[in-house]
Amino acid sequence: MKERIEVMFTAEEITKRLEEIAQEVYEEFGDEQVEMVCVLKGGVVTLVELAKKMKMPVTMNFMDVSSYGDGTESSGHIKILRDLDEDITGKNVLLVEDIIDSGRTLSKLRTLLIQRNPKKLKLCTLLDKPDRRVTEVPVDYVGFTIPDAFVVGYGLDYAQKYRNLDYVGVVHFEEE
Ligand SMILES: O=P(O)(O)OC[C@H]1O[C@H](OP(=O)(O)OP(=O)(O)O)[C@H](O)[C@@H]1O
Ligand SMILES: Nc1nc2[nH]cnc2c(=O)[nH]1
Repeated sequence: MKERIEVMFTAEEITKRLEEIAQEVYEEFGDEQVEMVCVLKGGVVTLVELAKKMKMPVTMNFMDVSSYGDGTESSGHIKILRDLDEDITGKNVLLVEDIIDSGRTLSKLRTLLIQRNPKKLKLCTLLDKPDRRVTEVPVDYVGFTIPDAFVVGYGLDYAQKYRNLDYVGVVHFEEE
């Protein structure tokens, strides 16, 4: 099987949307420092590209989680593989994801980070697939709402490939 990628959002469209989100984040936090937290690995590209557009001082921190599941769907439990190396108590935190699917990962992370008493916690995702939602989670900044298709690029992978694409596309599997 060969993979063909059909463009869903171009690099230019994503850049423009992230500029708009950076402006919305500025309207929320003003010149106060924001701790940007990324969920590895998929969130890395969005975090870096959004960080470059932010007008206030920002820091970057990284978490890695895995969900216990059957390999195709995330379960209700997450295991922290890598935790933040800074205390977020009293800080402005912006949690950045590449995609929300069932909502389980972000919902669990939100609960976990709220327990650490940040001053404010806001959630951002590049892509949202609301049709797949199992657990509701309030997301503050959504890049694009998409239908239930398997997408890659801009941090999102298929078998660990395509994270480096500067666009988002749908994967089609074709006979060679
Ligand atoms: O809403 P959910 O159903 O919980 O799914 C969303 C999660 O799945 C993806 O991560 P993945 O586990 O594929 O890891 P990766 O970012 O390292 O590719 C994505 O980056 C989110 O973290
Ligand atoms: N790469 C990738 N990971 C996902 N995790 C949940 N949905 C998706 C998707 O469409 N693409």
